[in-house]
Amino acid sequence: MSLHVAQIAHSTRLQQVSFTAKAGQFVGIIGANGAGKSSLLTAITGQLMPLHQGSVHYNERSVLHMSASERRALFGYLPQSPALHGDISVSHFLQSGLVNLPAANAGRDELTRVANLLAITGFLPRPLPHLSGGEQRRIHLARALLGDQPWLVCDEPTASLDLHHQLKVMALLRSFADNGKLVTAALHDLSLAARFCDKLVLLHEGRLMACGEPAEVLSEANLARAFAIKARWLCTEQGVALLPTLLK
Ligand SMILES: Nc1ncnc2c1ncn2[C@@H]1O[C@H](COP(=O)(O)OP(=O)(O)OP(=O)(O)O)[C@@H](O)[C@H]1O
Repeated sequence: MSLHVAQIAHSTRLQQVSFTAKAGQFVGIIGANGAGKSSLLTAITGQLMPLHQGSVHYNERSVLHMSASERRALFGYLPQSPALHGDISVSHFLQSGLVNLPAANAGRDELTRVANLLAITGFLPRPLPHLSGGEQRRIHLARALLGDQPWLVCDEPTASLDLHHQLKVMALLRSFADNGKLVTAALHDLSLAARFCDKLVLLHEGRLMACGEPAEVLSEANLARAFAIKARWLCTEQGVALLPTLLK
């Protein structure tokens, strides 16, 4: 895919952001609060319109010119704040996610497949609002995975999750990329981003500050400018971890 956002109309939310990615990559979108991560993800999926000047291409086709059903067949999307669905059961909530999928991807087995992937089978009969925040996050991620689309767009997939489930979800997203999907995810945990992503896109005040391999993007200068932090890196057999301290 390639993305170029010159500007979103009448807004400075995103300006001059361009990057490319390909199937098989796990791309982390990082940046401080308000940097433009969610705006970028909604621009990718064609929801943030109108782009004043810009384009998003997948296999040389313009995503912005695709029909709604073509986009549903292309993207699995986890929003930052999913819409509320009232007092329905987890099972009904997931079934409602099957409705608009292409018929080939929407069989009853699909629900079982994602329930197993996220280990949420035990929650299926329970009312969704009765689950904890982290449990609900896993249900919403499960819904985003329904349909097995080739491009996953996840806005903070590990938000509200405990450490065990953060690692599980990051490993799952990594395995999707290893099996040929394109995964793009907004992430706040830079240690997890460095450990699991192939590529990072660092946004700062709506603009692209850096894009490339984690070690290159998470440089001392970029961390200072984008997050006002200084970091020590811890390298172990399990991977790298960042120990941040405030610069101001
Ligand atoms: N609907 C909107 N209309 C106008 N401006 C918006 C809208 N939504 C967000 N913004 C602004 O656009 C900028 C980028 O917001 P965005 O939600 O993309 O940031 P983010 O990097 O995802 O932040 P966070 O880490 O806090 O989730 C912010 O300054 C925000 O105030």
